[in-house]
Amino acid sequence: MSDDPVVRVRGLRTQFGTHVVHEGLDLDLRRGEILGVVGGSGTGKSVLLRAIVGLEAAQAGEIDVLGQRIGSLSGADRRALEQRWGVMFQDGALFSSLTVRENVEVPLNAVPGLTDAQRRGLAELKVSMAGLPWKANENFPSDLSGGMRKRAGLARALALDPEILFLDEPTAGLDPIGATAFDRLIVTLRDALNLSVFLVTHDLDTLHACCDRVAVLAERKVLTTGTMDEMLGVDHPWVHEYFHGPRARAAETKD
Ligand SMILES: Nc1ncnc2c1ncn2[C@@H]1O[C@H](COP(=O)(O)OP(=O)(O)OP(=O)(O)O)[C@@H](O)[C@H]1O
Repeated sequence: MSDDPVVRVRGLRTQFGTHVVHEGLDLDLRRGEILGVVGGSGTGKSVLLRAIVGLEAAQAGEIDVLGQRIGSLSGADRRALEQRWGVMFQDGALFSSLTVRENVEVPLNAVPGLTDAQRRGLAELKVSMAGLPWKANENFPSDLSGGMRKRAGLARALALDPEILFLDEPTAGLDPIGATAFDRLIVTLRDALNLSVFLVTHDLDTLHACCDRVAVLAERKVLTTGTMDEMLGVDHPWVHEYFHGPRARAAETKD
């Protein structure tokens, strides 16, 4: 792991009308790390993710991804950069009229020169890498359980061999066994594919199982970042309650 950040955010301000979500927010995602992004509901975790990948406009500040400034790229440069990350949205954001394989093929359509058979083969590979059975390729999203839909969303996020993976609450709504399996999969994929992972979560078990560092959003900014051990010493009411509360103790003793 190196200290060279693959995502660098400085002085970010986002707002909707008069509602300021972020103000003076700084954040680094280091190459090769899994960074857990936590915070109370509505603190702007998803908006931050969306701003980093250029889906939400920033009112002020700088966002650099893989050394390139988001918001100042030409269309072609922007499309090239977008191919270097994958995003798994909270609800999977799959196309309901397409099969799982066809969903995973969507990002591959941007790759020039691929034959239909190559595109199909690559999509099937990603479906397997996401831990889905072969037959899931031809299922429609509505045929799948919530956990399988999440894996399909992950397969699509992996379609273009990204350097950075953005995951928005990947274990939300999964049963504990499914969530644990998903946590392991994220670590396995990070190790195998040299990914850097920006992981929005409320799940303390996921933080314990996966994350090298944690960034806590509160008061419109990243209040603190550090390892799980470092979080235990942070003297802030929300951070203290989150990392010392009954759920935190239960998650800690599971290891
Ligand atoms: N398109 C939008 N228009 C107006 N307000 C928005 C929009 N998107 C998000 N917000 C507001 O921005 C704030 C941050 O939302 P966001 O979804 O990032 O929170 P979050 O930290 O991810 O919450 P949760 O943990 O509940 O998912 C919320 O108050 C939300 O209502």
